[in-house]
Amino acid sequence: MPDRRLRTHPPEGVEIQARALTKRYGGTLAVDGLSFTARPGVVTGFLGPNGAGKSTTLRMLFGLSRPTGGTVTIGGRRLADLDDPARTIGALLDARAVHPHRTAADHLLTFAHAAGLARTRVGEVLDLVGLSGAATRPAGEFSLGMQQRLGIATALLGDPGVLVLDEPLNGLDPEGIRWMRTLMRDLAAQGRTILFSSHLMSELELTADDVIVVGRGRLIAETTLERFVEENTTRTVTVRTSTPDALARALRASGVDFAARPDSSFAVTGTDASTVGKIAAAEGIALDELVRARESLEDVFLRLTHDATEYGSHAA
Ligand SMILES: Nc1ncnc2c1ncn2[C@@H]1O[C@H](COP(=O)(O)OP(=O)(O)OP(=O)(O)O)[C@@H](O)[C@H]1O
Repeated sequence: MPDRRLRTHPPEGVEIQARALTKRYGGTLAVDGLSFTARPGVVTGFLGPNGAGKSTTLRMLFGLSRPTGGTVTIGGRRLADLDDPARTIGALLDARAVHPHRTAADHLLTFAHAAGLARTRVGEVLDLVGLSGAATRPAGEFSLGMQQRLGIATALLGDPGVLVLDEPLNGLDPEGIRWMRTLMRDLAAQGRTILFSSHLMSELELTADDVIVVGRGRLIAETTLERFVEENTTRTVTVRTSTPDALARALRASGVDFAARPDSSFAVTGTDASTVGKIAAAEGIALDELVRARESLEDVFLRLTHDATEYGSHAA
């Protein structure tokens, strides 16, 4: 059920588009010809290891850093050209960027005033992020999780159709992570565009519909999470027997790819469990274990971004 503190008819989300976006810091290409689109109505995860260029990309989106080349736009327009930026796009870039002695309510009032928004929004967004009880406490006393909630409240002040969150799950406890995930999904379900960055694949798995994966400032993948998993994870069959030499001979003779593991099991790739079982049965080999597994997304991500790092260092 939609949350009544958000509008019943929230503003339409619009696309965030990066086109050949590039940022050079001296000899470092922090963002290297990056192009992607984040769509309305879905949660898009912006994923890359530390130093991949995520924050730099988001800073360029908000006009906090000037691109060396290319563009990044919101609904086809640069942030500076938006008629009503606070009602179009909200940001959580650095949750710790609060005045430590200012109360949460005052912090929000300052933003609401600067953006020409109604004071009543302050109470609404505090309520929405579960901080009503801490409204009069100085933000400097807040835990990281509370600071993240205050940051989200700030981003939601203008009830924007586009929300961009830099590492929103960082430092949150499991309850906070669940809350943030649900909020992102609810906001996307209302038709908003939600783009959030993370350096952990595991954070995307339960949250994102679409993924934009970057390494060394370059695009590695831009697809749905489902397709990303389907196209990039390899299926492995683990097989164990008390006669490993015989099984190794049988597998080799059948031409399947396999590797011996230190625990004396075999990891077979490129075929299914039933085929492995039949190969063993044909040779009369008794199996102690036959398990199908998928490579974890975290492993896929590390492999893909490692390759990008290697490529980057060769190209440099
Ligand atoms: N102001 C700056 N001056 C010089 N180099 C910078 C600056 N900001 C970022 N960089 C460099 O640009 C690259 C990309 O950094 P960026 O912070 O955008 O990555 P990130 O993907 O957000 O990583 P993290 O997850 O660590 O925040 C890094 O090599 C970083 O050292």
